[in-house]
Amino acid sequence: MQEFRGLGLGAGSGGAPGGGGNRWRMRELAQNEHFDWAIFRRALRAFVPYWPYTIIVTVVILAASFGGVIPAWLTQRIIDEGIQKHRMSIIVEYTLTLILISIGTGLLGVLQTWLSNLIAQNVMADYRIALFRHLQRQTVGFFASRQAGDLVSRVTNDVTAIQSVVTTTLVGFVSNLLNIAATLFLMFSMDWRLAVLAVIVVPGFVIPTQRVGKSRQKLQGHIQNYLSKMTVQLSESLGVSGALLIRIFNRQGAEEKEFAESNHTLRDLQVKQALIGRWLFMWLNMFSSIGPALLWMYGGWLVLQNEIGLGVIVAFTALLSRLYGPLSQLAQLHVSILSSVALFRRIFSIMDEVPEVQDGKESIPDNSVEGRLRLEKVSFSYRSGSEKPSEPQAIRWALQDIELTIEPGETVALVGPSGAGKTTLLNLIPRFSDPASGHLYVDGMDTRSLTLHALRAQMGLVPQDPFFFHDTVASNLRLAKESATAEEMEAACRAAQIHDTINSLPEGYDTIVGERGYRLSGGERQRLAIARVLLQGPKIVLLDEATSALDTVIERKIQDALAVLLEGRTALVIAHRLSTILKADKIVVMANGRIAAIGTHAELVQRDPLYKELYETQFHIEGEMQQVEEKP
Ligand SMILES: Nc1ncnc2c1ncn2[C@@H]1O[C@H](COP(=O)(O)OP(=O)(O)OP(=O)(O)O)[C@@H](O)[C@H]1O
Repeated sequence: MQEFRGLGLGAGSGGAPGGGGNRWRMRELAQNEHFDWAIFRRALRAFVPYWPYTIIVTVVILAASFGGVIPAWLTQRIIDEGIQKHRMSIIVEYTLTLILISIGTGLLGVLQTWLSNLIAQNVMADYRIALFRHLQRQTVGFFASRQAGDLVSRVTNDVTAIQSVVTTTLVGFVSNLLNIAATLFLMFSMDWRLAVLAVIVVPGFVIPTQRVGKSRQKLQGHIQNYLSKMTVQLSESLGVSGALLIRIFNRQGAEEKEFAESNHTLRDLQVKQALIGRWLFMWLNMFSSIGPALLWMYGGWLVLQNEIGLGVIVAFTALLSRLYGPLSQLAQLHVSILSSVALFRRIFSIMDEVPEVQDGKESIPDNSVEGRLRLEKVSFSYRSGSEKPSEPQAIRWALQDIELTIEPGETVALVGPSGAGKTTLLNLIPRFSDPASGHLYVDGMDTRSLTLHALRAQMGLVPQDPFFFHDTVASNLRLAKESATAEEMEAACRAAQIHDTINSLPEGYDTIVGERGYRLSGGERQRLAIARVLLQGPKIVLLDEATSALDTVIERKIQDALAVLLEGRTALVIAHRLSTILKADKIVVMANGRIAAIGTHAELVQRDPLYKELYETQFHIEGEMQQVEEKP
């Protein structure tokens, strides 16, 4: 019964959201997917560059379809012209042709598989590259509001399923249609009465196949959901941060249980899916014997009447399977088209996300900025779906009416209570987000007019918890400057007080630092991040100081590294250390998204109660502790 192959719908994605209302927040897949011509057309566009292959594959399918029915015709000739008439030469001639034809169709089959895979793999690679490129243009906020695993699943699982779209849907459609045409042509040209009889039983195949196809699609949707859910769980729980969280809260058991539950559901769904197919096969097996039986009965009578030869019946029974198989597959084609539509809908929903921050047109000539920063009436809000622009009172401003100028070479310390908007302000400078209103200027140029590449090339960022790729120390440093020589890297690391530590690592600069630079301590990570920015050599430095208390030796090393980093550069520092605010040219006190005061430490302690309070509760104590530690 292999003619009924192709009942698998591939990994199309229709179906209901999976269960489990915990942190997964499952993506709704199209359970009641309707045919969307626009999406289908857009999906087909991806195949346009490969039209020469498409034409060749169509010709190959055409040849294979007609080649596929010839053996039945030859069989009829062998029986009726050769065996019945005792002509050995005919038998030999047709038998040899039969062998050649089957070799030929076999070769065409290989060619067809090669071409259709070539098309599918090309389209898949194009989609993966386009998706990845598109994702690279999204803002940091985009990733903050999505599950990384879900995105990974779209770029991998969903795109991989395109393979089945090509083989099942497109190639399947063409080859089934041509197979049916070729078979019907031969049937009707051999004997129209038997051909009509063969067609009469078609609904017995088509209707149940169609029904089962729908159920399989639904199940496939569920399966796709659970696969996506598993990808999310795996990527979250196998990352260092997730692994830490799970362990500290003793959630291993719960995680294992959740993983096991998804797996068990997946197992059940897949068994169910396989069984649905089996029931159908059973029915088709039963039904497939009815067609030949009718043929033998009526055909036998025609033979006895000397109206047809015995070979015609034999040829017809061979042709039956070439008719019913493709017909069943065509009958459920709409299901695989709908699955493909659901799949492409998921892919396109990501492609259609317009990056919040767009590239400007102007570009800064290399290293030409002096580093003057100006923020003019800058307001910013993290938009949430519930907040409508028509209800301004509903908007929660993270920043409001920020006016700030930082002269080249100046260090400005940002201080303020938690949630005051310091990080938000810092993130606006390299345009990780754009303000809702107001303008940011670098050397008098609106940052929105500059290309993101040019703007960010002038800025170095040292975050509170620096990230390092799972790669060598050297490769992580070269992110800042691809062409950096060993000497340059060493000089930057010496200045950042981290060279000796790197040298003591098993393979020095070639040591792999794990995900999030995990083999390094917090202080070392900060210094390595400082070295990275030193290597980059930007005019503007954005720094989110670590909050953790460090011992005096490490603290001194960091202060020394920072002194080199900030020297001669414009710096905006979210300050958590007394030494930093004391060294700053001016201190900006933030509260509730606004600038509450600006001044030097001495001025602010005198006149600003909020700063005084911050100083007394955070910085002053730290200063005292340091003094105590430093006493011999
Ligand atoms: N991605 C986000 N989506 C929605 N709101 C956010 C987001 N990030 C920050 N906020 C909110 O914006 C406000 C300012 O946050 P921000 O992180 O800038 O404060 P902060 O001064 O840096 O605080 P901290 O010192 O604790 O880091 C807070 O009310 C915070 O809850």
